[in-house]
Amino acid sequence: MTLSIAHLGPPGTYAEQAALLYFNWLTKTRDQRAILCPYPSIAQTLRAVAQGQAKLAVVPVENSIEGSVTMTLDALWQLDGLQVQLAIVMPIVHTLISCAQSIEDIKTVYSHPQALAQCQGWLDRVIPKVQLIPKNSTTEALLQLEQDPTAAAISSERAAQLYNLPVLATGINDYPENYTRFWVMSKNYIPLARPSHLERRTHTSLAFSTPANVPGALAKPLQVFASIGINLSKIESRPTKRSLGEYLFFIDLEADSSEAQVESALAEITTYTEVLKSFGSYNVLPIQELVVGC
Ligand SMILES: O=C(O)C(=O)C[C@]1(C(=O)O)C=C[C@@H](O)C=C1
Repeated sequence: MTLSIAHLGPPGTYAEQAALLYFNWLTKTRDQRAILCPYPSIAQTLRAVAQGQAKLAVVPVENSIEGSVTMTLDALWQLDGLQVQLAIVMPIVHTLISCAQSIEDIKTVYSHPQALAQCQGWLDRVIPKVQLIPKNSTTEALLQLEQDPTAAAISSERAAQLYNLPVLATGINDYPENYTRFWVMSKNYIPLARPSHLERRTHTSLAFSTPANVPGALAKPLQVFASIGINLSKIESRPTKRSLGEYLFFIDLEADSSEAQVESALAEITTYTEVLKSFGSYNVLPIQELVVGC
């Protein structure tokens, strides 16, 4: 069976790069045939897996400079049954791509909001007057650049090569240590999808809403994990979109949900939550480990 891997397109995105490295790892270490399927948005990428059009999706979930990729969190809250198979951490080096003769000629800069935000200091310093235009991905505007020499896009060096476009500046992210964590997600358990030498899964991700906006609504479920010594590696709130000031919470636990104590903690927090979604347990790997594994 060929595994279809959905990712954010058009070709050249960072998500495609992460998906490609994962694809190489699957084909080389698992002898598993796979194909990459680009989708126009992160929400559509995840929906493709939820609706069975693709078996796996590789989606960005968090960046070291800009924090959570909110499109991913919001789509995950709306969809049912998606499980994280693996988390991959990949370095991100942004470049400014344009057909302009010089940086001073640029009037508009297109990119994914995450990429624009990761470079906001550089943009303010070097081309403060440009108009920033958010796009669904870092590569969505690349085909427009040849027609408009006053336009630029923030994307990767790899994308510039793929589209045969000039790079005017490189390493423009505000902090050189720029990493994005991607989740490899599926609807059903796919045994081949994760490295088998890692015995224990190190992280579990959950999202929940609380029954009422009252004192302790968040503290009570968190206390369940604290009381058995489980560390929280991340907490993020997102608006429920039902009413102003009402939130749902995404948390990452340093724990494996198949361990009895964790399993009972997860059962216990259902008494303090309104809707609880578990995205399962998984390992977090730097991208080099997938490349070395080939
Ligand atoms: O637009 C892309 O190239 C993406 O893969 C999306 C995305 C993101 O949403 O975080 C991925 C990595 C970088 O952090 C910037 C953009």
